[in-house]
Amino acid sequence: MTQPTSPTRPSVDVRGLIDAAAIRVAAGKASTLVEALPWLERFRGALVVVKYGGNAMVDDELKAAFAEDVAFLRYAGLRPVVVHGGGPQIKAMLERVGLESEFKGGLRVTTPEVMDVVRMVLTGQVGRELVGLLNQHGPIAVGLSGEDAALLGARRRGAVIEGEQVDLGLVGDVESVNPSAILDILDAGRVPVVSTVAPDLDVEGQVLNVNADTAAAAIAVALGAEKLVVLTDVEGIYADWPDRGSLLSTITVSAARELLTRVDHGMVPKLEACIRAVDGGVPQTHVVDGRKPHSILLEIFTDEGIGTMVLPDITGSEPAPVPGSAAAATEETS
Ligand SMILES: Nc1ncnc2c1ncn2[C@@H]1O[C@H](COP(=O)(O)OP(=O)(O)O)[C@@H](O)[C@H]1O
Ligand SMILES: CC(=O)N[C@@H](CCC(=O)OP(=O)(O)O)C(=O)O
Repeated sequence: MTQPTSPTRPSVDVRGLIDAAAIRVAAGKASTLVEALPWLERFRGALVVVKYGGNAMVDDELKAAFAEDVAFLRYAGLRPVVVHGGGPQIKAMLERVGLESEFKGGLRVTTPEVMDVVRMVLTGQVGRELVGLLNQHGPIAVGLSGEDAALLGARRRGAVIEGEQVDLGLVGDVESVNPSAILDILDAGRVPVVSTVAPDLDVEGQVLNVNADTAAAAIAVALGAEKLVVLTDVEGIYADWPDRGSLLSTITVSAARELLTRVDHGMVPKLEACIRAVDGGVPQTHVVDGRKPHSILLEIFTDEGIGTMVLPDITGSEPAPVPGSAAAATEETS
């Protein structure tokens, strides 16, 4: 029996058009998944350290997207380790409690009172929030600080500014990493979320404030990570800061050492961290824009990648770069 035709029914086959559009969208999604296939194969089981900087935690949507990316890595069979910062969050809390602190040589001068706030904000606030966001994707995240199971050991450091040695108070440099606590968490199929407060190796009971970039590099080296991804609030490393005309796509570790004299404060510890990680055997390090949603996935699972990759020097005996990466040549994009 033929159905009566509705008088408002258009003569074009809208259903067919919608179906065709839906098929095109689905095909686009499928091709994105297929593009990821060689990378999924390449990085299956790989240990990836992701440093999440406080300046990249700008809004709730971005933080949620970050948690999705890390959960995706975990469910895709990689072994992500999150090391987080929280500079702006520490600043906000210091203002709330009426304490002042200044930066010298890119590091926060840390009095005992400021140290209490740093520890409270990193371990009690930022770390907890990230663990909560990750656990919305299953009971996967476990938070720990450098104090837990003696994960980190640090010694006080100063800074040399214009040739003068400057005292930074309770600021430390990581001297030792005991990765067993992180490995236990990874072996249980979970994601460690590390805040970078570290016990002072010289003064029992004392804790030190450690820059999160440097700590992430030390952790990546100790774990024998395949990648260190540093998420920040800029597109990558510019060769000509502050003009921003020339964003580096890849750079060798030797070129990165040279560039150190030409980057500004915030980027110094990041570049140093990449150099430290590559020198310590981490084959790939990336500085990536954490303000772009899903930047970690774009960096790891797409052919183009984003941000800046710091690589070991090309000696001729190096293994071939990973499939599809821009690693074969050191190049600049304008
Ligand atoms: N050569 C450079 N390329 C990119 N950014 C640079 C460079 N030199 C200095 N910077 C600065 O470094 C900042 C990133 O460091 P920072 O603010 O400490 O971030 P985070 O909180 O993620 O650790 C950028 O926003 C930029 O202002
Ligand atoms: C010694 C030192 O400067 N420590 C940093 C630790 C947090 C950090 O590194 O956070 P970002 O990654 O967000 O910069 C600080 O007190 O701000």
